[in-house]
Amino acid sequence: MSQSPPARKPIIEFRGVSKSFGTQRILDGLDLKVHYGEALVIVGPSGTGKSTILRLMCGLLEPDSGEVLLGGLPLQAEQLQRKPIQVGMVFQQAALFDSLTVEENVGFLLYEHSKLPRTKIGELVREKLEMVGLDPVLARQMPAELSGGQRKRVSFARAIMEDPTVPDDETQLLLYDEPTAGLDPIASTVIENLIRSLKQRGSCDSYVVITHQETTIRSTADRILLIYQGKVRWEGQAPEIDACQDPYVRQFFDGKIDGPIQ
Ligand SMILES: Nc1ncnc2c1ncn2[C@@H]1O[C@H](COP(=O)(O)OP(=O)(O)OP(=O)(O)O)[C@@H](O)[C@H]1O
Repeated sequence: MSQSPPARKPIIEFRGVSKSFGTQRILDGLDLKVHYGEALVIVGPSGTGKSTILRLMCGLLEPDSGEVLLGGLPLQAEQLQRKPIQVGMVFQQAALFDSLTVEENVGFLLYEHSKLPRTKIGELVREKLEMVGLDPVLARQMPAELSGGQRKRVSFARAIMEDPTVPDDETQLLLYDEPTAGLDPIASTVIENLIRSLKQRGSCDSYVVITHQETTIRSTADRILLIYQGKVRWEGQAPEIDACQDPYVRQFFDGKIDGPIQ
């Protein structure tokens, strides 16, 4: 009898992760998994530690206790091995360098760290700009000349830049911190579609989104985690939200003041 193949490790996993800032415990023994191919959306009230989770996922922060595993290996060991799983981050504010052109921003890491000729980097930048729906002529512009939505897309292009001369330098996990915050409903829909399409077209295997916007939650999530006071309080899928009687879900999605979230 043939055996089924071993289950693939999650692309990223938190095991009992705790994180405090000063005396404030933000994450309290948090367990979570993101599977290959999965789109996870993390929601929860302001200040509950969602951005902290993303910063732990990309190695910008280290847990006080517990483990962050990338592809089954501790994040630190992964980094030592040149991080076979590439993690791209799209920050809440597009976080572009104002004094650099769009091209220099998108190609920043390749200009700094690769031996690729500038013309080749320019070509790659234009390719990525097209992938995020921007006209490649914008490459020569400065960030200040772009709209908020365009700047956001430039930051997407930067997150999916890869060095074709480095084996396995492919972004596998994309992290989005409030990608539609401050955008009008139409611009939000464009960004939500882009998040989905980048995954469908193979620019990442999996992604994690943090958002407060209900349209973004409903349109980008395969699975949703509701976090409060450092722990997962509910886990489910978007079609379950409306009929769900979980008190955290009802309070959060109905915007009620009374309930377990204080
Ligand atoms: N580097 C830091 N130093 C001190 N406190 C911090 C730091 N980073 C985050 N905090 C605190 O940790 C808590 C959680 O912050 P975090 O940004 O992760 O929350 P969030 O859920 O993403 O909030 P929001 O939805 O408002 O963006 C907040 O009280 C914040 O002030």
